[in-house]
Amino acid sequence: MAPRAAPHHPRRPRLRRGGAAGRHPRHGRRAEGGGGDRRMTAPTEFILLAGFLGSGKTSLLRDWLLLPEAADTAVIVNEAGEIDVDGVIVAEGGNLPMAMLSNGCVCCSLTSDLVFTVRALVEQRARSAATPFRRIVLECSGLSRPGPILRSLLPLSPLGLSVRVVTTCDASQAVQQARHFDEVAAQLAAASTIVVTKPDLHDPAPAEALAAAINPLALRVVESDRAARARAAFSPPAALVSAPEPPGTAHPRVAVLRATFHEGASWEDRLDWLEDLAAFCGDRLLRVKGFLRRPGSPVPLLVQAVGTLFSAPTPVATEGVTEGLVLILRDITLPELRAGMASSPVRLSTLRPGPALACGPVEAGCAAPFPAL
Ligand SMILES: Nc1nc2c(ncn2[C@@H]2O[C@H](COP(=O)(O)OP(=O)(O)OP(=O)(O)O)[C@@H](O)[C@H]2O)c(=O)[nH]1
Repeated sequence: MAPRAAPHHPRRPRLRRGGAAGRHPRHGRRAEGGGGDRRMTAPTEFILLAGFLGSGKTSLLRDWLLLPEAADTAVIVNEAGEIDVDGVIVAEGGNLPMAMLSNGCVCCSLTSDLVFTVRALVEQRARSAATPFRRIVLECSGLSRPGPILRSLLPLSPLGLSVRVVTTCDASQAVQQARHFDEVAAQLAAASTIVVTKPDLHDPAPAEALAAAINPLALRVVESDRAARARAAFSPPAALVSAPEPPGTAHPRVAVLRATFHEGASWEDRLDWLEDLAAFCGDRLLRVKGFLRRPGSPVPLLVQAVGTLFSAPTPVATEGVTEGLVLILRDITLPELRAGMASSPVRLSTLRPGPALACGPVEAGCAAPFPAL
Protein backbone atom coordinates (compact mmCIF):
# COMPACT_ATOMS: atom_id res chain seq x y z
CA MET A 1 0.00 0.00 0.00
CA ALA A 2 1.22 3.48 -0.74
CA PRO A 3 2.17 5.51 2.30
CA ARG A 4 0.63 8.93 2.57
CA ALA A 5 2.69 11.63 4.21
CA ALA A 6 0.97 13.80 6.75
CA PRO A 7 1.30 17.49 5.97
CA HIS A 8 2.05 18.53 9.55
CA HIS A 9 5.18 19.54 11.35
CA PRO A 10 8.30 18.59 9.36
CA ARG A 11 9.49 16.29 12.15
CA ARG A 12 6.05 14.99 12.83
CA PRO A 13 5.38 11.33 12.25
CA ARG A 14 3.72 10.22 9.09
CA LEU A 15 0.14 9.11 9.23
CA ARG A 16 -0.94 6.50 6.77
CA ARG A 17 -4.37 5.46 5.58
CA GLY A 18 -6.91 7.61 7.26
CA GLY A 19 -7.00 7.54 10.99
CA ALA A 20 -9.46 7.83 13.64
CA ALA A 21 -10.95 8.16 16.94
CA GLY A 22 -10.69 7.25 20.52
CA ARG A 23 -10.53 8.68 23.89
CA HIS A 24 -8.54 8.43 27.01
CA PRO A 25 -5.25 7.67 28.85
CA ARG A 26 -4.28 5.60 31.71
CA HIS A 27 -6.23 6.70 34.72
CA GLY A 28 -9.38 4.99 33.64
CA ARG A 29 -11.20 8.29 33.39
CA ARG A 30 -13.65 8.84 30.59
CA ALA A 31 -13.18 11.60 28.09
CA GLU A 32 -14.25 15.10 28.97
CA GLY A 33 -14.36 16.14 25.36
CA GLY A 34 -14.54 14.11 22.22
CA GLY A 35 -18.08 13.85 21.61
CA GLY A 36 -21.64 12.99 22.29
CA ASP A 37 -22.71 9.36 22.25
CA ARG A 38 -19.13 8.20 21.60
CA ARG A 39 -18.70 8.45 25.33
CA MET A 40 -21.19 5.65 25.74
CA THR A 41 -18.94 3.13 23.96
CA ALA A 42 -16.07 1.24 25.55
CA PRO A 43 -12.88 3.26 25.81
CA THR A 44 -10.29 2.81 23.11
CA GLU A 45 -7.48 0.58 24.31
CA PHE A 46 -3.95 1.86 23.94
CA ILE A 47 -1.71 -1.19 23.77
CA LEU A 48 1.97 -0.60 24.18
CA LEU A 49 3.68 -3.54 22.47
CA ALA A 50 7.10 -3.90 24.05
CA GLY A 51 9.77 -6.58 23.85
CA PHE A 52 13.48 -6.81 23.30
CA LEU A 53 15.14 -6.54 19.88
CA GLY A 54 14.04 -9.33 17.59
CA SER A 55 11.71 -10.89 20.16
CA GLY A 56 8.81 -11.09 17.72
CA LYS A 57 6.78 -7.89 18.20
CA THR A 58 6.21 -7.22 14.50
CA SER A 59 5.39 -10.87 13.81
CA LEU A 60 2.88 -10.97 16.64
CA LEU A 61 1.27 -7.76 15.42
CA ARG A 62 1.08 -9.05 11.87
CA ASP A 63 -0.50 -12.29 13.06
CA TRP A 64 -3.08 -10.20 14.91
CA LEU A 65 -3.85 -7.94 11.97
CA LEU A 66 -4.72 -10.98 9.87
CA LEU A 67 -7.57 -11.86 12.25
CA PRO A 68 -11.11 -10.53 11.79
CA GLU A 69 -11.13 -9.33 15.42
CA ALA A 70 -8.38 -6.88 14.51
CA ALA A 71 -10.84 -4.61 12.71
CA ASP A 72 -10.77 -1.08 14.08
CA THR A 73 -7.13 -1.32 15.12
CA ALA A 74 -4.76 1.56 14.43
CA VAL A 75 -1.02 0.99 14.54
CA ILE A 76 1.89 3.24 15.45
CA VAL A 77 5.33 1.85 14.75
CA ASN A 78 8.51 3.19 16.33
CA GLU A 79 11.59 2.25 14.36
CA ALA A 80 14.84 3.49 15.85
CA GLY A 81 16.59 3.78 12.46
CA GLU A 82 15.87 5.82 9.36
CA ILE A 83 14.62 2.78 7.49
CA ASP A 84 11.11 1.91 8.45
CA VAL A 85 11.36 -1.87 8.14
CA ASP A 86 8.73 -2.81 10.71
CA GLY A 87 6.29 -0.29 9.28
CA VAL A 88 6.59 -1.81 5.84
CA ILE A 89 6.12 -5.34 7.20
CA VAL A 90 3.11 -4.40 9.28
CA ALA A 91 1.58 -2.37 6.46
CA GLU A 92 1.67 -5.43 4.23
CA GLY A 93 -0.93 -6.89 6.56
CA GLY A 94 -3.65 -4.74 5.01
CA ASN A 95 -5.40 -1.46 4.89
CA LEU A 96 -5.16 0.00 8.35
CA PRO A 97 -4.65 3.41 9.88
CA MET A 98 -0.96 3.58 10.57
CA ALA A 99 1.62 6.09 11.72
CA MET A 100 5.39 6.01 12.01
CA LEU A 101 7.70 7.39 14.66
CA SER A 102 11.07 7.04 12.98
CA ASN A 103 14.67 7.88 13.62
CA GLY A 104 14.70 7.80 17.37
CA CYS A 105 13.42 5.87 20.31
CA VAL A 106 9.91 6.59 21.54
CA CYS A 107 10.95 6.37 25.17
CA CYS A 108 13.86 8.81 24.76
CA SER A 109 13.33 11.40 22.07
CA LEU A 110 9.94 10.99 20.46
CA THR A 111 7.50 11.37 23.31
CA SER A 112 5.93 14.59 22.04
CA ASP A 113 5.63 13.01 18.61
CA LEU A 114 3.76 10.15 20.20
CA VAL A 115 1.26 12.46 21.88
CA PHE A 116 0.79 14.32 18.61
CA THR A 117 0.31 11.12 16.67
CA VAL A 118 -2.21 9.56 19.04
CA ARG A 119 -4.19 12.77 19.18
CA ALA A 120 -4.15 13.05 15.39
CA LEU A 121 -5.37 9.48 14.96
CA VAL A 122 -8.15 9.96 17.49
CA GLU A 123 -9.25 13.34 16.16
CA GLN A 124 -9.22 12.26 12.52
CA ARG A 125 -11.41 9.33 13.39
CA ALA A 126 -13.72 11.46 15.49
CA ARG A 127 -14.25 13.75 12.50
CA SER A 128 -15.16 10.81 10.29
CA ALA A 129 -18.40 8.86 10.46
CA ALA A 130 -16.58 5.74 11.63
CA THR A 131 -16.91 4.36 15.11
CA PRO A 132 -13.96 4.99 17.43
CA PHE A 133 -10.96 2.69 17.20
CA ARG A 134 -11.22 -0.29 19.46
CA ARG A 135 -7.49 -0.18 20.01
CA ILE A 136 -4.36 1.69 19.08
CA VAL A 137 -1.22 -0.44 19.15
CA LEU A 138 2.17 1.22 19.57
CA GLU A 139 4.95 -1.13 18.54
CA CYS A 140 7.97 0.16 20.44
CA SER A 141 11.56 -0.20 19.35
CA GLY A 142 13.30 -3.13 21.02
CA LEU A 143 15.32 -0.97 23.43
CA SER A 144 12.39 1.13 24.64
CA ARG A 145 11.42 1.19 28.30
CA PRO A 146 7.67 1.33 28.85
CA GLY A 147 7.79 3.62 31.90
CA PRO A 148 8.79 6.84 30.15
CA ILE A 149 6.39 6.13 27.31
CA LEU A 150 3.48 5.70 29.71
CA ARG A 151 4.50 8.88 31.48
CA SER A 152 4.50 10.73 28.18
CA LEU A 153 0.86 9.77 27.63
CA LEU A 154 -0.36 11.90 30.53
CA PRO A 155 -1.31 14.85 28.28
CA LEU A 156 -3.72 12.47 26.56
CA SER A 157 -5.75 11.93 29.73
CA PRO A 158 -8.81 13.76 28.35
CA LEU A 159 -9.11 11.12 25.62
CA GLY A 160 -9.91 8.45 28.22
CA LEU A 161 -7.79 5.67 26.73
CA SER A 162 -7.50 2.36 28.53
CA VAL A 163 -3.78 1.59 28.57
CA ARG A 164 -1.98 -1.71 28.93
CA VAL A 165 1.41 -3.16 28.09
CA VAL A 166 1.90 -6.39 26.13
CA THR A 167 5.50 -7.66 26.13
CA THR A 168 7.04 -10.32 23.92
CA CYS A 169 9.53 -12.67 25.55
CA ASP A 170 11.72 -14.69 23.18
CA ALA A 171 11.86 -18.37 24.15
CA SER A 172 15.26 -18.74 22.55
CA GLN A 173 16.96 -15.57 23.78
CA ALA A 174 15.22 -13.85 26.69
CA VAL A 175 17.08 -15.59 29.49
CA GLN A 176 20.50 -14.63 28.09
CA GLN A 177 19.40 -11.13 27.13
CA ALA A 178 17.99 -10.47 30.61
CA ARG A 179 21.45 -11.04 32.06
CA HIS A 180 22.92 -8.24 29.99
CA PHE A 181 20.17 -5.75 29.29
CA ASP A 182 18.11 -3.96 31.95
CA GLU A 183 15.53 -3.16 29.30
CA VAL A 184 14.37 -6.78 29.29
CA ALA A 185 13.39 -6.65 32.97
CA ALA A 186 11.79 -3.21 32.54
CA GLN A 187 9.73 -4.45 29.60
CA LEU A 188 8.61 -7.62 31.39
CA ALA A 189 7.87 -5.85 34.67
CA ALA A 190 5.60 -3.29 33.03
CA ALA A 191 3.50 -5.87 31.22
CA SER A 192 -0.02 -6.89 31.99
CA THR A 193 0.37 -9.64 29.38
CA ILE A 194 3.62 -11.44 28.51
CA VAL A 195 3.67 -13.43 25.29
CA VAL A 196 6.36 -16.09 24.98
CA THR A 197 7.37 -16.16 21.31
CA LYS A 198 9.26 -18.73 19.23
CA PRO A 199 8.16 -21.77 21.24
CA ASP A 200 8.67 -23.73 18.00
CA LEU A 201 12.40 -22.93 18.12
CA HIS A 202 13.16 -23.44 21.80
CA ASP A 203 11.61 -24.91 24.94
CA PRO A 204 9.50 -21.99 26.25
CA ALA A 205 9.75 -23.06 29.91
CA PRO A 206 12.90 -21.07 30.86
CA ALA A 207 11.56 -17.88 29.25
CA GLU A 208 8.21 -18.37 30.94
CA ALA A 209 9.87 -18.93 34.28
CA LEU A 210 11.90 -15.75 33.78
CA ALA A 211 8.71 -13.85 32.99
CA ALA A 212 6.97 -15.26 36.06
CA ALA A 213 9.94 -14.45 38.29
CA ILE A 214 10.14 -10.84 37.13
CA ASN A 215 6.42 -10.23 36.92
CA PRO A 216 4.16 -12.75 38.63
CA LEU A 217 1.26 -10.32 38.14
CA ALA A 218 1.17 -10.58 34.37
CA LEU A 219 -0.94 -12.97 32.38
CA ARG A 220 1.37 -15.25 30.46
CA VAL A 221 0.57 -16.52 27.00
CA VAL A 222 2.48 -19.61 25.88
CA GLU A 223 0.84 -20.75 22.70
CA SER A 224 2.35 -22.42 19.66
CA ASP A 225 -0.52 -21.62 17.32
CA ARG A 226 0.28 -18.17 15.95
CA ALA A 227 -3.31 -17.01 15.49
CA ALA A 228 -4.30 -18.17 18.98
CA ARG A 229 -1.21 -16.48 20.39
CA ALA A 230 -2.04 -13.17 18.73
CA ARG A 231 -5.67 -13.44 19.81
CA ALA A 232 -4.62 -14.04 23.41
CA ALA A 233 -2.18 -11.14 23.27
CA PHE A 234 -4.49 -8.47 21.88
CA SER A 235 -7.99 -9.49 22.88
CA PRO A 236 -9.42 -7.67 25.89
CA PRO A 237 -7.85 -8.98 29.11
CA ALA A 238 -11.03 -10.68 30.32
CA ALA A 239 -10.65 -13.19 27.49
CA LEU A 240 -7.18 -14.18 28.57
CA VAL A 241 -6.32 -17.22 30.56
CA SER A 242 -2.98 -17.19 32.27
CA ALA A 243 -0.74 -20.17 31.73
CA PRO A 244 -0.28 -22.39 34.78
CA GLU A 245 2.36 -21.31 37.26
CA PRO A 246 5.79 -22.48 36.10
CA PRO A 247 8.41 -23.55 38.61
CA GLY A 248 9.77 -20.45 40.34
CA THR A 249 12.99 -19.16 38.86
CA ALA A 250 14.79 -16.20 40.33
CA HIS A 251 16.13 -13.30 38.33
CA PRO A 252 19.41 -12.30 39.93
CA ARG A 253 18.60 -8.59 40.05
CA VAL A 254 14.85 -8.47 40.43
CA ALA A 255 12.97 -8.79 43.70
CA VAL A 256 9.24 -9.29 44.04
CA LEU A 257 8.03 -8.10 47.45
CA ARG A 258 4.76 -7.77 49.25
CA ALA A 259 3.88 -4.69 51.31
CA THR A 260 1.06 -4.56 53.84
CA PHE A 261 0.19 -1.63 56.07
CA HIS A 262 0.20 -1.76 59.85
CA GLU A 263 -3.05 -1.43 61.75
CA GLY A 264 -3.54 2.22 62.56
CA ALA A 265 -1.80 3.54 59.45
CA SER A 266 -3.86 6.41 58.06
CA TRP A 267 -4.69 7.06 54.42
CA GLU A 268 -2.10 9.84 54.39
CA ASP A 269 0.46 7.39 55.81
CA ARG A 270 -0.25 5.10 52.89
CA LEU A 271 0.12 7.84 50.28
CA ASP A 272 3.23 9.22 51.95
CA TRP A 273 4.78 5.77 51.95
CA LEU A 274 4.15 5.32 48.25
CA GLU A 275 5.76 8.67 47.56
CA ASP A 276 8.74 7.78 49.72
CA LEU A 277 9.02 4.44 47.97
CA ALA A 278 9.19 6.12 44.58
CA ALA A 279 11.74 8.64 45.84
CA PHE A 280 13.89 5.98 47.49
CA CYS A 281 13.86 3.52 44.60
CA GLY A 282 13.82 5.89 41.61
CA ASP A 283 14.23 3.91 38.42
CA ARG A 284 14.84 0.76 40.43
CA LEU A 285 11.12 0.65 41.07
CA LEU A 286 9.76 -1.32 38.13
CA ARG A 287 6.15 -1.98 39.09
CA VAL A 288 3.60 -1.61 41.89
CA LYS A 289 0.22 -3.28 41.81
CA GLY A 290 -2.32 -4.13 44.49
CA PHE A 291 -5.11 -2.85 46.66
CA LEU A 292 -5.35 -0.18 49.34
CA ARG A 293 -8.19 0.54 51.68
CA ARG A 294 -9.05 3.91 53.14
CA PRO A 295 -9.50 3.28 56.85
CA GLY A 296 -13.23 3.00 57.49
CA SER A 297 -14.14 2.40 53.85
CA PRO A 298 -15.32 -1.01 52.66
CA VAL A 299 -14.32 -0.31 49.06
CA PRO A 300 -10.85 -1.47 48.01
CA LEU A 301 -8.90 0.75 45.64
CA LEU A 302 -6.74 -0.66 42.86
CA VAL A 303 -3.34 1.01 42.86
CA GLN A 304 -0.86 0.64 40.03
CA ALA A 305 2.44 2.15 38.97
CA VAL A 306 4.75 1.44 36.09
CA GLY A 307 8.13 2.69 37.16
CA THR A 308 7.45 5.61 39.49
CA LEU A 309 4.36 6.74 37.60
CA PHE A 310 1.25 6.01 39.64
CA SER A 311 -2.21 5.96 38.17
CA ALA A 312 -5.06 7.34 40.24
CA PRO A 313 -6.45 4.71 42.66
CA THR A 314 -9.67 3.24 41.25
CA PRO A 315 -12.42 1.58 43.31
CA VAL A 316 -13.04 -2.11 42.60
CA ALA A 317 -16.29 -3.95 43.17
CA THR A 318 -14.73 -7.35 43.92
CA GLU A 319 -15.55 -8.65 47.38
CA GLY A 320 -13.09 -10.26 49.76
CA VAL A 321 -10.05 -8.35 48.49
CA THR A 322 -7.31 -8.04 51.07
CA GLU A 323 -5.17 -4.95 51.28
CA GLY A 324 -1.60 -5.24 50.08
CA LEU A 325 0.78 -4.27 47.30
CA VAL A 326 3.15 -6.25 45.11
CA LEU A 327 6.40 -4.41 44.42
CA ILE A 328 8.79 -5.38 41.65
CA LEU A 329 12.23 -3.88 42.23
CA ARG A 330 15.57 -4.06 40.50
CA ASP A 331 18.88 -4.02 42.37
CA ILE A 332 17.35 -3.46 45.81
CA THR A 333 17.27 -6.20 48.41
CA LEU A 334 14.59 -6.58 51.03
CA PRO A 335 17.01 -5.62 53.85
CA GLU A 336 18.07 -2.52 51.90
CA LEU A 337 14.51 -1.42 51.41
CA ARG A 338 13.70 -2.03 55.05
CA ALA A 339 16.76 -0.06 56.12
CA GLY A 340 16.12 2.75 53.64
CA MET A 341 12.51 3.22 54.73
CA ALA A 342 13.02 2.35 58.37
CA SER A 343 10.20 4.19 60.10
CA SER A 344 7.52 3.28 57.62
CA PRO A 345 4.03 1.96 58.47
CA VAL A 346 4.58 -1.07 56.28
CA ARG A 347 5.41 -4.71 56.71
CA LEU A 348 7.57 -5.97 53.85
CA SER A 349 8.12 -9.57 52.89
CA THR A 350 9.41 -11.57 49.98
CA LEU A 351 6.80 -12.78 47.57
CA ARG A 352 9.21 -14.37 45.16
CA PRO A 353 12.72 -14.85 46.60
CA GLY A 354 15.74 -14.44 44.35
CA PRO A 355 19.43 -14.88 45.08
CA ALA A 356 19.77 -11.20 45.91
CA LEU A 357 17.16 -11.68 48.60
CA ALA A 358 18.22 -15.01 49.94
CA CYS A 359 19.30 -13.39 53.19
CA GLY A 360 15.77 -12.11 53.83
CA PRO A 361 13.45 -14.66 55.44
CA VAL A 362 10.27 -15.52 53.60
CA GLU A 363 7.66 -14.56 56.14
CA ALA A 364 4.69 -16.70 56.95
CA GLY A 365 1.63 -16.05 54.87
CA CYS A 366 3.39 -14.14 52.12
CA ALA A 367 3.28 -16.94 49.59
CA ALA A 368 -0.38 -16.35 48.76
CA PRO A 369 -0.59 -13.81 45.97
CA PHE A 370 -3.31 -11.20 45.80
CA PRO A 371 -6.40 -11.90 43.72
CA ALA A 372 -5.74 -11.78 39.99
CA LEU A 373 -5.96 -8.24 38.73
N1 LIG B 1 10.27 -19.58 14.32
C1 LIG B 1 9.73 -18.45 14.74
N2 LIG B 1 10.25 -17.28 14.36
C2 LIG B 1 9.70 -16.14 14.82
C3 LIG B 1 8.59 -16.14 15.70
N3 LIG B 1 8.28 -14.86 15.99
C4 LIG B 1 9.16 -14.10 15.31
N4 LIG B 1 10.02 -14.87 14.60
C5 LIG B 1 11.12 -14.43 13.74
O1 LIG B 1 12.04 -13.68 14.55
C6 LIG B 1 12.60 -12.63 13.79
C7 LIG B 1 12.35 -11.31 14.48
O2 LIG B 1 10.95 -11.13 14.54
P1 LIG B 1 10.29 -9.67 14.54
O3 LIG B 1 8.83 -9.89 14.58
O4 LIG B 1 10.82 -8.83 13.43
O5 LIG B 1 10.84 -9.13 15.92
P2 LIG B 1 10.74 -7.63 16.50
O6 LIG B 1 10.62 -7.75 17.97
O7 LIG B 1 9.67 -6.88 15.81
O8 LIG B 1 12.17 -7.08 16.08
P3 LIG B 1 12.72 -5.55 16.25
O9 LIG B 1 11.71 -4.66 15.60
O10 LIG B 1 14.02 -5.58 15.54
O11 LIG B 1 12.89 -5.30 17.70
C8 LIG B 1 11.97 -12.69 12.40
O12 LIG B 1 12.83 -13.40 11.55
C9 LIG B 1 10.69 -13.49 12.63
O13 LIG B 1 10.26 -14.19 11.50
C10 LIG B 1 8.07 -17.41 16.12
O14 LIG B 1 7.12 -17.52 16.92
N5 LIG B 1 8.68 -18.51 15.61
